[in-house]
Amino acid sequence: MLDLPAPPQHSPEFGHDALVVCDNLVRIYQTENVEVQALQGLDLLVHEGEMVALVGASGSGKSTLLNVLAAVDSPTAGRARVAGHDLVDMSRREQVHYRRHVVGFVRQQTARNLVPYLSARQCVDLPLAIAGRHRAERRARAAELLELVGVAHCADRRAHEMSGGEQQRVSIAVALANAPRLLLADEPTGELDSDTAAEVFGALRDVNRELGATVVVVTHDAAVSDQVARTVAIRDGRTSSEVLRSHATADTPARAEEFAVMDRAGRVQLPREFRDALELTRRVRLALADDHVQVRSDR
Ligand SMILES: Nc1ncnc2c1ncn2[C@@H]1O[C@H](COP(=O)(O)OP(=O)(O)OP(=O)(O)O)[C@@H](O)[C@H]1O
Repeated sequence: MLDLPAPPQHSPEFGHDALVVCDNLVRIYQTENVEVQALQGLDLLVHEGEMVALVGASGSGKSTLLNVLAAVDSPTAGRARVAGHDLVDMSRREQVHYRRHVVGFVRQQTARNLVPYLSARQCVDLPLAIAGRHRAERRARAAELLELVGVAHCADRRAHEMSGGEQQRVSIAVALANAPRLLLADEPTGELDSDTAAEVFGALRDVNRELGATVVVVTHDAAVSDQVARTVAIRDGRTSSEVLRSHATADTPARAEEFAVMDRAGRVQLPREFRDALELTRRVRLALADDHVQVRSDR
């Protein structure tokens, strides 16, 4: 009998089971001979039903990432996929379909999210009408969504007749009108005081919990990011660390643990305070122990 070699084992594709896949994503802006690398090989996976907060210093690339995921900007290199849609090679027509049906987007500037001369109900109705939904279905959907985010009382008010927090909650309802697979929010509480911010953030958590919507929210607000199960920190256009939190149960207290992110080539960024403490510079010694890897100075 012939002893045939075993067929090669194919490991599943990176992020094959994730809703959002960013693989080595690069976005370079070219302005008057100056090149800005806003995303420098960013990897990120988000699974269906997750709620993820993105944090990072100003200029770290958070908005660029959100714009790529919303298909309002195109990456320079790398791979970006949302719900099976390839965001790198997308025709204009696919982009329009994608923006209408696959993602919802809530912006920081409350005034940019709503049409000023339409009531809240009409604002939610608009994307449904464009999608060709029947009148009765649209009416029911608008009422359901406004109720869910706690602004049913604003149904007949226009933007200037609502508070900033109410406007942002209506904006969430508008973004959810066509049941997108992914809800993106870029600093949705940035213009609000802390109490109102907590209400708007509560609405995002409700839509995540009750509708099962997958939510990616950019925030500067630690009080906001501390409430989600997963916070991803972006530094210099890359994901640098993640905090995972578990809720308290009857037997275990709530926990938050910070992890460094290792990229697919095995690179990990050592925090500056670790490098400074041991004066780690260009070369380090690595050693494999039973259950961990040691990093030591070369001296
Ligand atoms: N359209 C553009 N043209 C040129 N450079 C840009 C453009 N958009 C963003 N950048 C640059 O890319 C980098 C990342 O910007 P980005 O807005 O993504 O950061 P951010 O983390 O969202 O910052 P912030 O928290 O201040 O909104 C910055 O250096 C920014 O100046």
